[in-house]
Amino acid sequence: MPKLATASLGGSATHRDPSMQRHSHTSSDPLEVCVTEGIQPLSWVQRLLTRLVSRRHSFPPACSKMVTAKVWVLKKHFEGFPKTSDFDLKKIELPNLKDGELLLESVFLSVDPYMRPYSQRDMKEGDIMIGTQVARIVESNNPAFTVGAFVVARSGWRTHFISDGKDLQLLPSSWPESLPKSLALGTVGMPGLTAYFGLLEVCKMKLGETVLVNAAAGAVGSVVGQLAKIGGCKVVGCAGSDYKVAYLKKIGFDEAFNYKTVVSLDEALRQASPDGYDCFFDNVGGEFTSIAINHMKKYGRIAVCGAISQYNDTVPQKGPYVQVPMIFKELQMEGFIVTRWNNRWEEGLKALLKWVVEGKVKCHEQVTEGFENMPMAFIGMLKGENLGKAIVKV
Ligand SMILES: NC(=O)C1=CN([C@@H]2O[C@H](COP(=O)(O)OP(=O)(O)OC[C@H]3O[C@@H](n4cnc5c(N)ncnc54)[C@H](OP(=O)(O)O)[C@@H]3O)[C@@H](O)[C@H]2O)C=CC1
Ligand SMILES: CCCCCCC/C=C/C=O
Repeated sequence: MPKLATASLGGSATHRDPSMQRHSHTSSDPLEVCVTEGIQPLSWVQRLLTRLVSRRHSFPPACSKMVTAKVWVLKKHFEGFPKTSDFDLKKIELPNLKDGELLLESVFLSVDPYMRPYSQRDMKEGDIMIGTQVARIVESNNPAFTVGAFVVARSGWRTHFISDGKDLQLLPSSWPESLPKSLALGTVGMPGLTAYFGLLEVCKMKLGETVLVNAAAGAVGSVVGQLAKIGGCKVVGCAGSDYKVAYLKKIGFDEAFNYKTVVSLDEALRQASPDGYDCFFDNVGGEFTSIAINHMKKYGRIAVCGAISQYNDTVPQKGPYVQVPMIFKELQMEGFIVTRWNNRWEEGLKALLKWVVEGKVKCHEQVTEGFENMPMAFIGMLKGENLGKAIVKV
């Protein structure tokens, strides 16, 4: 049977970084063994058996019974940094299933930075918080979906929900049994795809180049660095604690530093790559970008992926004043949203899954236990308490 080299996700916490001990726990010490490596896919015989067994239990569907879902709503629009009092936990009674519908229960939910700016832009007070989850099908009146199967859904912060199946993505059939399904929200999900398309299509990274990435120990950044290494680049990353910096070195970054403790960011960037940077994958924006842009090489490319340093600002930051370096270094700077490549997600997920299975891309997750702790996990992630992908396990 395929076997994870690491303790399985969901074990007890063994953090060295005290700032991370408050609410989260992870599988094991990431500096020791928290990598996912050497996983072999199930054989076709095993897969066939699994499908036959689960089908036997799925039709006819079990009798419907009333299900009460817990949901988190945005009680009050965030002002500055989100607070737990901005959220409300509510209960909703779900109706019986109609023909073609499914009942799902969330198993893992994602907390992501985009929820902060998107809530401001797209939500009104009283709406259920936006977000994605890995969910298990518990009842099905839809022959295309088998009870027991796992899907990625975009149903917001809910424990249970009903779907007609149109908005659900089944996990790839080649997903190894031993691989945590939560990775479908991280390295083998939207954040991994952001790294993949941002590097390939926006940075247009080439063999031998030097790549800079900030928020490097997070969900997107940790994949950016590892993909750039696979692509034959030199990789420089920065993150907000020494613990995270040690992790970056562990997973193959050539240079890494703690942007919070360096005396001069300018000097740290120069030291890490005296010749400058061909590609800059920017997750942070603001002052960091203003400084980093001066370290770009001629014809460098900047992928503007995120601006987390600005999401909680009540007063807009000044700058960055990018025109002069952009002109004289003839830089390209391009913002992007990962959904631009919606029609290529299958390609990206296949590549990411393969690298994870082969052990070429290592994953770490910061797992918070309990649906009740969603707001805390979200706020913790914005504060930088996560190493790798921030996940909530229901
Ligand atoms: N364009 C797109 O399609 C997408 C964009 N994104 C963006 O990518 C970025 C990373 O997302 P994701 O990987 O999911 O999140 P992460 O897992 O990286 O978590 C967020 C991290 O941001 C860092 N951070 C928080 N505040 C600041 C700050 N003021 N200055 C510098 N760093 C800060 C913290 O790490 P540290 O300890 O290092 O400070 C924190 O851990 C975000 O900006 C997000 O909005 C994500 C997905 C899609
Ligand atoms: C699967 C949901 C797609 C969400 C797209 C998120 C884009 C992020 C932008 C900035 O963080």
